[in-house]
Amino acid sequence: MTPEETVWIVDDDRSIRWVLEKTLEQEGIQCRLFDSAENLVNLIDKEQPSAIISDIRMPGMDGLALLEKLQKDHPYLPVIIMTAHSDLESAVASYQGGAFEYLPKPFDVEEAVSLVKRAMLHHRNARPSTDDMEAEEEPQVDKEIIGEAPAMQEVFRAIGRLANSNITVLINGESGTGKELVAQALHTHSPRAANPFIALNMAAIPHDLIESELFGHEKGAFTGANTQRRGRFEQANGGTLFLDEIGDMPAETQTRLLRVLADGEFYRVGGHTPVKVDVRIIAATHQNLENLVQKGSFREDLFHRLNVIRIHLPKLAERREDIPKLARHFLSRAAEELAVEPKLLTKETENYLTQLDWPGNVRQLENTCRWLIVMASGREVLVEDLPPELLAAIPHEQPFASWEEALKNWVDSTLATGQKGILDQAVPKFERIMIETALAHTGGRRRDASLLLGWGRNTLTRKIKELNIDHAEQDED
Ligand SMILES: Nc1ncnc2c1ncn2[C@@H]1O[C@H](COP(=O)(O)OP(=O)(O)OP(=O)(O)O)[C@@H](O)[C@H]1O
Repeated sequence: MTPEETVWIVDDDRSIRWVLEKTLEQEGIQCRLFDSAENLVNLIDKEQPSAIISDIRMPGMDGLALLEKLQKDHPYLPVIIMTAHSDLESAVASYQGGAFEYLPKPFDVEEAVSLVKRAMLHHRNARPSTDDMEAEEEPQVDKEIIGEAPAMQEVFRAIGRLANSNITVLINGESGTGKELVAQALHTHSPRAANPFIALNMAAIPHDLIESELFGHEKGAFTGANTQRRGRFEQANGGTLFLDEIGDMPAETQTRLLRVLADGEFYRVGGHTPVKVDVRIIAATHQNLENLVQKGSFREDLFHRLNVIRIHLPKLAERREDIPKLARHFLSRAAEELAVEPKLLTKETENYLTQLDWPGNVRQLENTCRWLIVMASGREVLVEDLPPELLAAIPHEQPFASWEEALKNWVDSTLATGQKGILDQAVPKFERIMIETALAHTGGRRRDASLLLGWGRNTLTRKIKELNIDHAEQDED
């Protein structure tokens, strides 16, 4: 727990406040007590706790009304609602209102502590945002990274080597390859693990809001800034700030970021007092930052500051051998989340999935598995059960793919199945296609076909025999 992390407790019953406070403080969790929801609301725009425990029935504003307000203004703040044991209706209402959990009274103190810890962890891993702009995903909590392909083993080695370090890291990789997951793993294995991991995606925020999002703002700094707000840098103090799609950061923000990295302090938008922070930066991009530097859209000095250690995440199509394991993992997780029967892929389906191109990388595979859990009817998933867009994307038949690309795909997927000596398979196939097509062009005349191919007539005859090509000699006079 970090010193800044506090849990707020609101209950009109003094003894409940007291018992919760004592129990949580024994666990090193700081508490702040409120005897009414109104008092809590008065403070929440100025300061933020890591979690709130609120009684449901209180004079004045009750727990559900408080929950509704918090859901609107601070959607990432976990709220635990205390209800009377027998009151199923209010338990349901609190879930429907977006409560993180509900705690039936009288409660077991151990249960209360474990709930609060879970809520705090959730809050730390969530992507807090007042305006909910990039809230498209569930927060990630200690997710396993799957990867047996050599390129992923390299990534794991890098995470291992960097454990216990605070060094800046730049992660490169296409969208959906797991950049955020790796950033999180770097954080979890760093000395900062107990402090916040805060993620911010530059591409998801309108440019004119990026500065206040990063650095916070003072009350009245601009229209709509009704209260002072801490930015992501402050939220990440002591921990890690993950800046996704850093290539999309506007020029003036790049300049400010560079200054923070150099000085360790910054000003809130509209502020005059410097704020000191200790934040580790992990940046990520799908773009080639060197190119952006050359084009002049990314500052070279910032690039060098970020590019201390670089980790490259391969596209899913470059590590096809991981596809079956990833698919099994996502299928079982989706089934668990939805509390339904798990599903299995047939060997044929697994092979089919392994051959696809996956332009959306691991995220696309994950979404496909969720879709299958909901939509596929049997316990076994057949090729025909796959979503129509995947069935349409039959590998190697993309109209615009060159044959070299198609060949590359074939090499990739054949190697992924562990085969060796693959030239022995490929060369005869190649020669067969050349010969059959040339013969088709010459109406079957071998002499002309040998000219088209650039072989002597005898060589062509020998090859036709060797390759067992079904071709009768034509009368060539
Ligand atoms: N190797 C992996 N093992 C298990 N899950 C993975 C792996 N890689 C990615 N995922 C999952 O795929 C999804 C996308 O990953 P993530 O958000 O980390 O990608 P990203 O590269 O940061 O994408 P973007 O650049 O679009 O934000 C997440 O749900 C993540 O948990």
